[in-house]
Amino acid sequence: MEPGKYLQVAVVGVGGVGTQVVEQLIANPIYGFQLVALTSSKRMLQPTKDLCINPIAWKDALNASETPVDLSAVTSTLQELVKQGKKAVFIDNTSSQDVAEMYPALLSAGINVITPNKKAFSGEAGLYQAIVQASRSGRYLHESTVGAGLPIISTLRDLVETGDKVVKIEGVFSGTMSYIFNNFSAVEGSDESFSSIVKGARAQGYTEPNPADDLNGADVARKLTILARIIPELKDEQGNFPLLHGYQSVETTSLIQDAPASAVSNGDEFMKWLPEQDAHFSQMREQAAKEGSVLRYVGVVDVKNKVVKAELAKYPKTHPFATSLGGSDNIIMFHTERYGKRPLIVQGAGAGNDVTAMGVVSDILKLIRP
Ligand SMILES: NC(=O)C1=CN([C@@H]2O[C@H](COP(=O)(O)OP(=O)(O)OC[C@H]3O[C@@H](n4cnc5c(N)ncnc54)[C@H](OP(=O)(O)O)[C@@H]3O)[C@@H](O)[C@H]2O)C=CC1
Ligand SMILES: N[C@@H](CC=O)C(=O)O
Ligand code: NA
Repeated sequence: MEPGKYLQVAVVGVGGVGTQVVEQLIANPIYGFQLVALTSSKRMLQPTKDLCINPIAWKDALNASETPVDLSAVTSTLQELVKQGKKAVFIDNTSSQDVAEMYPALLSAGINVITPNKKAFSGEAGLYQAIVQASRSGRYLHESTVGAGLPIISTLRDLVETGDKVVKIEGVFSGTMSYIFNNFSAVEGSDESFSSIVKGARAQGYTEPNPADDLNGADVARKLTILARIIPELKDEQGNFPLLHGYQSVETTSLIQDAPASAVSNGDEFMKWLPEQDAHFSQMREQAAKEGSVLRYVGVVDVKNKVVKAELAKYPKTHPFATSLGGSDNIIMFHTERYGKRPLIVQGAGAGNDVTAMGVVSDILKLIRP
């Protein structure tokens, strides 16, 4: 029997990343799978009627579907398949908190969960602890929540689970912030406006659905929380996780403190408001250039000093964060006992639909490889 021949896949959310996930599965059917549910936020292909969806025409079929989305029906279908002895996976490609809150029940029912959605792993500790507890029955894999397809979570787990001790993790964790500052505060100079570069990041699929969630630092704070929770030395004496209130406990510099509520809650409104900030950002760029520096948005999990923070900092034009990054690159440096003087470094595109989907699909392969 081919491994994974009976992997039953439900895909929830087929926006930028989700569409690529489905396309990559279809294009590379090496292990075999069956699509048993596909949903947007409004409609779905009904699992009972369309069990084993035709992969070729899935988008047209979903757009034409008159079945309103019903995630409890999706769960029941997967649960039934698990009872029949099949392996099932719920892939959450949304950024929804409500969907994230379904994970403990899904895992307890023996359904595996794979997702690039950071909400469940970076919010209040209660949900995260419930997920860890429930993972005795089903597995959860979330490689794309940090560094998109780059092997960040798997690398950290490998370090920790082979007994290495993490001293500090630092780097550029946001594809959007990287793209923005690589272009806005380039070593060779730039005069493009801040808002026009943010528009470019959004058009290329790097930003969160609302770019405000990138520019307020929350996306980086979420990623730092996700990593911090994997490091045993950051647990307290009772074995509890630090950052009880998740990303909101992280010391974070927001770049948009003055944004009106309408812009914070709506991506299009945010983009309309942003040009008002161009002069302020240009001033910061000029000041950094006068000092022979560039601006970069960085994150640190300092295990030794128990500090987790996300901030905008100035770096000399010769620093690797200034010279070696391009596009939406992330660079993540693991300083550990074993990798003492020379850190283990992972670098590459840290945002984009295709690379994020690759992280999701590689998690699926981890589930089904022999
Ligand atoms: N883009 C990137 O580079 C990266 C993204 N991620 C994460 O990947 C996830 C997806 O991002 P992206 O594809 O860019 O986002 P999009 O906004 O393009 O897509 C989100 C999808 O989720 C659907 N959806 C939203 N809420 C629900 C719900 N309650 N139930 C069912 N479906 C729902 C939307 O439906 P509808 O189309 O009807 O609105 C849409 O299909 C996010 O969590 C993001 O943080 C992680 C790493 C990198
Ligand atoms: N908006 C995020 C997407 C990946 O997590 C980013 O820019 O890094
Ligand atoms: Na990753």
